[in-house]
Order: sequence, then C-alpha cells, then structure tokens
Amino acid sequence: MNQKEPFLSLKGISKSFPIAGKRIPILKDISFDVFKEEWIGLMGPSGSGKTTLLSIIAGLIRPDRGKILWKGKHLPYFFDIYPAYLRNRHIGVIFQDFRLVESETVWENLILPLRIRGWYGKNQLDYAQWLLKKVGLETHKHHRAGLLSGGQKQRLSLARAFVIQPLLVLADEPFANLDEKTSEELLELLEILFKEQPFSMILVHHKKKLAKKCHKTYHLHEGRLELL
Ligand SMILES: Nc1ncnc2c1ncn2[C@@H]1O[C@H](COP(=O)(O)OP(=O)(O)OP(=O)(O)O)[C@@H](O)[C@H]1O
Repeated sequence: MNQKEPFLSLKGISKSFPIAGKRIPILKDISFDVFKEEWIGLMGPSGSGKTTLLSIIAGLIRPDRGKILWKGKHLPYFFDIYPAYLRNRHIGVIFQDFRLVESETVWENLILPLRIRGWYGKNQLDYAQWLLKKVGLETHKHHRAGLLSGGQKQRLSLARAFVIQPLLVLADEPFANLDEKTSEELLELLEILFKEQPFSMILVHHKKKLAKKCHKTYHLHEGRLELL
C-alpha cells in the first residue's frame, strides 16, 4: 500500500432509522478518508449521528448505502464476517456506554479482545498488565467490572481498546465521564501509546482543546460532514 493512500475510505455512506413511524435520514452521503497515523476529530450536536458513524466503521451496523474500503479493498458486509474480523484484529473501539461485561473481573474485560481474537501469549499479557497500570486499575485487577465507578469503567474501556495494539481506534467521547485531571492524564496516555505504536484515531469529542490534538476535525450536522 502506498503510504499516501488512505487505509480507510468511506464513500457515500447513508443511514436512516425508523423514528416515530418515519424513516429519518441520519447520515447523508458521507465520504472521507483516514490515513495512517492520522487523528481525526468528530464533533457535532447530540443526536447528529456520530455514534452511528463509528458503529458503521466498526461493522456493528450496516449502512443503507455506500462503501467502506480498508486498504483499498471493499469491505463486504455479507454475513458481517469481514467487519468482525477487522474489528478483532485491527480496530479498537472505546464505546460511550463502556460495554463492559459487568459480571466479569477488570482483567477478564481487559483481555476480552485477545480472547475473542483467539491467540495471545506472554507478550500480549505483559502489555495488558502495563496498560492496566497506566490506567490506574492495577489494584482493581480482580474486582468485578460492575463495581467500578463511571470514571474507572471509562479508563478500563480505553485500556481494552488498546490491548490488541490496533491500527485504528474509534473513540466515542472517551473523556466524557472524567474530571479535568484524569482527562489530561488519559490524553497523555494516548500520546504515549501513539509513540510506542502509532495508530489512527477517530475521536468524538466536544472540546476545542482536543481539536488541537487532531490533524483534522469534521463537524457532523444534519447528516452532512463539514471539515472545520
Ligand atoms: N438503532 C436505532 N434505531 C432508531 N434510532 C436510532 C438508532 N440508533 C440511533 N438512532 C437515532 O439516530 C440519531 C443519531 O444517534 P447517535 O447516537 O448516532 O447520535 P450522536 O451524535 O452520537 O449523539 P450523542 O452526542 O448524544 O451521543 C438519534 O436521533 C438516535 O435516536
């Protein structure tokens, strides 16, 4: 792959949902590229479709129309196998609602992506342990995830996204539930992780300060993307 070619391209993505008996268009003909090691900010009002867009890229929901290309290859949605394959190997997702398995321990949640992927060894487990320490949850390793505070769940969900050392991170408001100091620390952690092993990221946020950390920022409004 040419370094200057995007490794992820969205072409003409549209999505509508049935809301109050009508199909309401949420995303209208969305196209953009993500290049290697690029951080893209995604802003927009509540309900504008930011989570929907990330979920489509993660292969969790299907677009009505449009194509997604990964390294120049069309991502077929048939049987959802290929998006799930990519997600398990190359895409780390930080969900707004954490999506932790609350009955399992912090450690079991952290290594869940490795368990799903089906292969891991000492190096991956050492890396998971390092991540656990970095997000300040080392002493909570054997606690049930359901007993963590909101901020601790957010930090665990961030660490879990990185356990597979992803090429692309989809981060849906990863700092939303954190105080200023913890947000700063986690932003620093993202930068440390980037230096260790660079990744691209689509970062949904509402803070001007974070826009400065991104190579470009899009604003999603009434179904359309505008470059800020
Ligand atoms: N599965 C679904 N069925 C019906 N409507 C949905 C579904 N998922 C999302 N929506 C609607 O689509 C719109 C966009 O939702 P989405 O969660 O993508 O917005 P958002 O920009 O991420 O909002 P927020 O900033 O509040 O998280 C909302 O009106 C939401 O109610």
